[in-house]
Amino acid sequence: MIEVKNATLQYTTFKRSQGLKGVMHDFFKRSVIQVEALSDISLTINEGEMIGLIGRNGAGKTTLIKLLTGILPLRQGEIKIDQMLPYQREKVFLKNIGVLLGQRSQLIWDLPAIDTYDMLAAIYELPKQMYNARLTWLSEQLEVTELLYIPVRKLSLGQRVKCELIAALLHRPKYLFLDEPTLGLDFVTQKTIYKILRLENQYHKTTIITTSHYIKDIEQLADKVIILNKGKIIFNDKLEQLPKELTTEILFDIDFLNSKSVEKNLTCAPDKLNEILAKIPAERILRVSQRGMELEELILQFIKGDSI
Ligand SMILES: Nc1ncnc2c1ncn2[C@@H]1O[C@H](COP(=O)(O)OP(=O)(O)OP(=O)(O)O)[C@@H](O)[C@H]1O
Repeated sequence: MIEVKNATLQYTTFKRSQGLKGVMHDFFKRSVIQVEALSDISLTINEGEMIGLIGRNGAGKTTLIKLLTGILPLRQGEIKIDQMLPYQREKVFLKNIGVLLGQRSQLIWDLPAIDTYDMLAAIYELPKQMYNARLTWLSEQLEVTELLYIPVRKLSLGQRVKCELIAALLHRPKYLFLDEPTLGLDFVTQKTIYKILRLENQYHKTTIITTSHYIKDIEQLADKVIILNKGKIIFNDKLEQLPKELTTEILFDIDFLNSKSVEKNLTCAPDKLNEILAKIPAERILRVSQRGMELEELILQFIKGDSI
């Protein structure tokens, strides 16, 4: 179980002054500023849950993942995973977690992925038979069996991410942390990744925590969602539970021609429809259609509602 109680994290950084004079000033006397990336976060994640961690740029998602995986130390509050403190990075803790961070690579760049896997199998003390069976299964599911013997630097982005995922899953971690796992990947590769993660969760009860800006990732990989806004949790539940009063579920799409006869479209809530239609000459309106709000719009509306 993951338990976070009143976690606050501030980064200490320096204010940069502009111009040559500013650079000289900073050289002798730098002004320290504190950036509060997370403030008073509390949450519980049970074993086997699939959690989507979402929020705008700078909301604190990566910081939370770094704290949960022990990459960053926590000075205020408490984080425990199965009663262990992540930053102590005990051997049992490390065996229990798998991490895939979009911008960081676990694989050794100049060597084939198989060499990294052999090394990881030794570090995690995987019995040979289990290692072989697991590697065969994962590489077949992710369709990379042939690629394991090619130096990582020669792989495409999608091929590399799939190999990274094997590195994160090889030791069958209880907790898997994924930061932007499908960034820049094509549709087919995304679907393959969704499939394997769902299988891991289904068969091994793996707890999976995913941060993503792609709503498709959240739909596919999350049963529950945590929305962060400016370092605070503003929602932590199943998506169906988003408060209805903050969201408009019906939207109208208006397709029209502008003065240069270029096709444009606008989207609005029911209460704004008449006002908008009154501003567009009737002959320029091509069509008005009604639809339900997409998940992405719903979340955006929710975040906006909170920040007012
Ligand atoms: N090493 C650092 N030093 C100083 N400030 C930092 C550092 N890392 C992050 N921050 C700041 O902390 C806040 C939260 O950053 P974080 O990377 O956790 O956000 P995020 O939700 O993951 O954003 P994104 O979606 O853009 O990846 C931001 O204001 C960011 O500028």
